[in-house]
Amino acid sequence: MAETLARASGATRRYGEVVAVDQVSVDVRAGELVGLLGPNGAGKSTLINMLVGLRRPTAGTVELFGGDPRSPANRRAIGVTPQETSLPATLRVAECYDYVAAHFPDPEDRDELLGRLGLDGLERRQTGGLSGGQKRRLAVALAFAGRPRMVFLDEPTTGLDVEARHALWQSIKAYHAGGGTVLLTSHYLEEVEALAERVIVMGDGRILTDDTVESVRAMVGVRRVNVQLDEVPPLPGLLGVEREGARASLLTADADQLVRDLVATGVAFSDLEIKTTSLEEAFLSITTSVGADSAAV
Ligand SMILES: Nc1ncnc2c1ncn2[C@@H]1O[C@H](COP(=O)(O)OP(=O)(O)OP(=O)(O)O)[C@@H](O)[C@H]1O
Repeated sequence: MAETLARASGATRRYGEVVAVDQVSVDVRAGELVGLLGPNGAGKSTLINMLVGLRRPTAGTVELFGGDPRSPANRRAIGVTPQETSLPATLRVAECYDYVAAHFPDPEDRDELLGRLGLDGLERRQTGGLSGGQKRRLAVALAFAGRPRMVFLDEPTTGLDVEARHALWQSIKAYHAGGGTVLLTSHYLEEVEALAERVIVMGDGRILTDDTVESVRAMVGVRRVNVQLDEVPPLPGLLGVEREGARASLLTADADQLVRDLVATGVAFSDLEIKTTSLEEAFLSITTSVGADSAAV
């Protein structure tokens, strides 16, 4: 089995009363491309910050390449794009890149990397004069500058338009195809689907699920079947019901089957409408179904 590059074992991180990460255990192995998905405040950034040595766990342990994430030798072999970066506004793009690259023994070719991220032609531009999306792409380029064994990308595509987002996906894929290991966070299932093989879903500081993209898609692909009816009959695929006056919102992973089952019960209904749910709603249903499963045992 491939070597474990990053590991959290029962890692907990508290900020005062807030438990940002709650006893999380996870391994990322060499060559994996892992998506870390979860709503705001789930603990994704805190987990990454512990794995890259920026924060210490309050309890439990974290390891990078089998050692301390804070050791310079280990940190030199990773690349990180934090959620928020501030680039020195008066440095030019090329200077900024060279400054970072100078810290590594065998940096990537500047023109090649900037070109891959669509930043060619901007080498002489001061970073303060870049657009938000260009700054974000430069921040990602800097993570790759030292030819890292592993990169940690915290919401790398925030603020990018569709074209820039796809270009960035391509460069992440190319890095992975060349043997690189990636842990990236996102709010978008679509993004994780486009890139990752394995998805870790976090909620409330815990890992809700750690599985293949297909299984997570099936789990969070929750639909909302809105319908007007008096009483909701028992239906096999029903994950939850929300009522607003005469209208009911039925949550399910298989809307087609739910509608067939609803018709089969003979219950009178009207105004049928099927909607996709937001990731937040889908997470809620995972959390509730996880809770319900354990309650049933
Ligand atoms: N430095 C800090 N001081 C106090 N609380 C913090 C700090 N950093 C994070 N938290 C809290 O810890 C929890 C987890 O935050 P974290 O940023 O890790 O979540 P996240 O999943 O990355 O969220 P987002 O998707 O919004 O970036 C939140 O409740 C947040 O308010």
